[in-house]
Amino acid sequence: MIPLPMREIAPGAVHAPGWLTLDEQQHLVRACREWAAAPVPIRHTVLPRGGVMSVQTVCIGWHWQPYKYTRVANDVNGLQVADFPSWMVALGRRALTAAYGDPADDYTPDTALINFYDGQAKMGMHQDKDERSAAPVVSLSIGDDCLFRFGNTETRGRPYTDVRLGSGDLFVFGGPSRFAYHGVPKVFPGTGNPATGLTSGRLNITMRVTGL
Ligand SMILES: O=C(O)CCC(=O)C(=O)O
Ligand SMILES: [Fe+2]
Repeated sequence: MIPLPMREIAPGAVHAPGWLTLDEQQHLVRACREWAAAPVPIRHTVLPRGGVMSVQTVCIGWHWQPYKYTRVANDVNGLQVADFPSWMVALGRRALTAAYGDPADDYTPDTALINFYDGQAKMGMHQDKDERSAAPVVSLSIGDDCLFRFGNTETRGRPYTDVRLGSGDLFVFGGPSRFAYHGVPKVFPGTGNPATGLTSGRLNITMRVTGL
């Protein structure tokens, strides 16, 4: 398949369709399966007011819980999450270079949220703002397509742009878009390629710099 060209969705927000090779997707699926099992199992995050996220999440490097990062998952099983591997740092740097066209040797993500969406899961409009760093977020998607809504830094509502994210797609948001609201209103079940190793659902990995 010939990938679509890269597109700037907003200043500092770049969508690169089909950026990951099938091999890289397979490797990431295998790694995420291991992280989902141990040391901290993937789980539906419970929000402070009792709500439960439809997405399942596991973290590496630092553990995210609403609305902070901790070294140990004291809201799950009390264990320290898996290390952030150096190959992921390298992948994050390559992603940034691809998106912005500049060398990114000073980009050192130290956490990633790994989200699994079943066919019904969604994520409401939110900002990624628990990091104490304005370094870009690198987002990688594998499996089923989704509707990704990328908005503005002021409100959850319009203006926003709806983008269909497919397997292997890269989405980077930094600069003036770093704190833009975004969400996933819908997953399209059955649209993924089982050759990735993911036979159903959608995997999303967001690398970030915690600044901690
Ligand atoms: O699943 C996605 O594409 C976005 C995930 C996200 O926004 C997050 O984990 O903060
Ligand atoms: Fe987010």
